[in-house]
Amino acid sequence: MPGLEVKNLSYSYKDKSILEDVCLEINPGEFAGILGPNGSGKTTLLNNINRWLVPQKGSILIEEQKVESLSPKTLAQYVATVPQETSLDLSFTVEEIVMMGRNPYLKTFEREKPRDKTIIEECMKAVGIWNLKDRYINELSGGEKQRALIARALAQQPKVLVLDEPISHLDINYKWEILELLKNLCKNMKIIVLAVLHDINLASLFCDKLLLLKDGKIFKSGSPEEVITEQNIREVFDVDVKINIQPQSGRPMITFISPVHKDTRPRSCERIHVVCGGGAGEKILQYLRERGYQVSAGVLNIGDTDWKTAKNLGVDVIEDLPFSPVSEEKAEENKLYLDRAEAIIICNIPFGHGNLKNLILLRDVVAKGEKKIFVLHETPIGQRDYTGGLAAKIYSQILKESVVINSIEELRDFF
Ligand SMILES: Nc1ncnc2c1ncn2[C@@H]1O[C@H](COP(=O)(O)OP(=O)(O)OP(=O)(O)O)[C@@H](O)[C@H]1O
Repeated sequence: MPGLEVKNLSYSYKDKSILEDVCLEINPGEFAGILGPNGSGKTTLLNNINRWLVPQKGSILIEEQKVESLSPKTLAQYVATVPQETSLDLSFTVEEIVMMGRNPYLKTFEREKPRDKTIIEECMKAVGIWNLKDRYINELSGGEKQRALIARALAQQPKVLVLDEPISHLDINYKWEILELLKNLCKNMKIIVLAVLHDINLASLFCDKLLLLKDGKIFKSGSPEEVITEQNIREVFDVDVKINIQPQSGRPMITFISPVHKDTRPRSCERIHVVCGGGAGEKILQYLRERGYQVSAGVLNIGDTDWKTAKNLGVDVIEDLPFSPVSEEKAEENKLYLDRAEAIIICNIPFGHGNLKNLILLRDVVAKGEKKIFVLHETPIGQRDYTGGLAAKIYSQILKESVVINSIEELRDFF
């Protein structure tokens, strides 16, 4: 049973639709991060979950209780919020601020009981600010203040803790401390933490689950590995990034390359099949995907450099076992993609007995004379034929019926 469930949530400010059909599930003990560009609806989503906003459609359930059925006091025992901006009364001490978190448990004008004092002491100790209890809030550093606000939210003993950009104003050391703290709170107290984060790398390192929002819709949700891909980041943030895996954590880390320069020229067709391998197709696959073509590639061996690139880019890959020749079954599957494609690009790859079937399939396609075939011919075939001349013979037949291209740059004139 998920601790927090959002079902088909839609929200509009007056007639301006912001969130559309948002669904998500988070389990107790999970740390979930919400990522997305400015204005994509992250804060609006949090504010629907904590009921500061009321959705026009859909429902939010915490431990199977609909939040709209809860009284404000009970709701405050279910969800606690650390907002983006808070004006704190500077005349309060840290202990008094944290004690405010107990209000949902007190009757009007009721004084806090010893149990409330014990709880706030535990919460302040959990976030490491017990030693600051008598200090005034305006005497604290940014990181300490943030901890005090988290302690106040924890004092509500919520099942769900929502935080809107909790680390934005902190230096890297405090950012790390706060995220580590939140992760431990999830683990030790089995609460759900849902935080809007702008730092993709820190979100990747600390979160169990990520929700990537684009234009008010969930573009992708899942583990950091599933969500943080070059293609997803490009499509959502319009920036080119390179992803590397951080060895210590195994989590994906992004390196910024450049903003995406959108090529708005019309496309010459829709579906293209690429015959590649060993990294020779990397730039072509990237270019075609950037231009928005539907791309397939194959047959490729699992683990091949182009196989990895194609997978990352969301290209349809016809794949066979690592280091094994193309099987009959995979050749048949590849044929379907060749039939569907409007154009075929053959990269400047070596041919051996392992991938000879790819070439034989292409010869059959050429014989039909229905497809446009482009051959990127940079190195003479004699230098990349490892089949004793068989591949060169078939290749030369194909070449006669194809558009021959000498560089990737030339390809841009056609696609
Ligand atoms: N009170 C409001 N009335 C009308 N429109 C609003 C209101 N609050 C926010 N919006 C609009 O709703 C959209 C989503 O805003 P929201 O604050 O949820 O985005 P966000 O993803 O949290 O952005 P940021 O990363 O900049 O904080 C934006 O276009 C914003 O201008």
